[in-house]
Amino acid sequence: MTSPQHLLADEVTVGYGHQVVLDGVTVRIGRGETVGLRGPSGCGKSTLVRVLALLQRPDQGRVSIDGTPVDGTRYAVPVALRTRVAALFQSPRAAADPRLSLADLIAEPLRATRTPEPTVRERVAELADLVSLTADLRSRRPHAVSDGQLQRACLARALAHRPDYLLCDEATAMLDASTQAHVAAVIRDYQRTQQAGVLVISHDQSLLDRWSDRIVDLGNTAATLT
Ligand SMILES: Nc1ncnc2c1ncn2[C@@H]1O[C@H](COP(=O)(O)OP(=O)(O)OP(=O)(O)O)[C@@H](O)[C@H]1O
Repeated sequence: MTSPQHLLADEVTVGYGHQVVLDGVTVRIGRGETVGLRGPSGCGKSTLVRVLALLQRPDQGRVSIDGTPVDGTRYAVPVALRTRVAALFQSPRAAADPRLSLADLIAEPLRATRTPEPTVRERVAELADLVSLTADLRSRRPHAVSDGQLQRACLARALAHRPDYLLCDEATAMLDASTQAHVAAVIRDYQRTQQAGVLVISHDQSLLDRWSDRIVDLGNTAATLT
C-alpha cells in the first residue's frame, strides 16, 4: 500500500488558558497543491501553522507527514522527518538572528543538521541565487538590509532542506508590491518543480484566489475542514 502524500492536522485542538482556539480542526495539504487558509483575526491560523510546523504541540489530535504520525515538537522528531516541513512567517526581523550574515542565516538549518561545509556553501549560493541575493547582500547582517531582502533570505533558509511542505503565514504581507510578487513567484516555482504542498495564510482575498487551488475557511472551527 502506498503511503498518503499529505501533511495532515488531524482533529487538532489547542487552547490557551480557558480559550479554545482550535477545536478538533482537520486540515490536509496534499503534495503539489496550494491550500489557502483564511479566517478572521484571532481564529487560530498562526496557531495551526505552528502546530503543522511542529513548533507547538496540540492539546489533542496529531500531525502526520505522508502518513507518519509525529509525536512531539520539532527537535524531538527525527531530522529526516522534520526537515520535510518548513515555515515562513510575516516578520523576518522576528525570525532572523541579528548576529548572522544573510549567508549564515540561510546556512543555519543545514549546519544544524551537520551538513558538510562544502555542501553548505554550495547550497547557500544556489539558494541565494534563487531569491536574487547578490554577494554583497549575502555578507550583510539583518540590520543592514531591507525587510524585503531579509524576507528573501528567510525564504531561502526555509527552502534549504528542500521541504515537501511549505507553510506561508502572511509571508508577503509586510512587503512592497514588487518584492511581494518576487517572493510569490519563487514559492510558486518551487511548488511546481518540487511538487511541494504549500499552505498560504493571507487576509488578502485576491492573493488567496490567485494563489490557491482551494481555500479553507478557519472561521468555522467547529467544522472539519479538509
Ligand atoms: N502563546 C499564546 N498565549 C495565549 N494566547 C495566545 C497565544 N498565541 C495565540 N494566542 C491567542 O489565540 C488566538 C489565536 O491566535 P492566532 O495568532 O493563532 O490567530 P490568527 O488567526 O493567526 O490571528 P491573525 O489573523 O490576527 O494573525 C488569539 O486570541 C490569540 O490572542
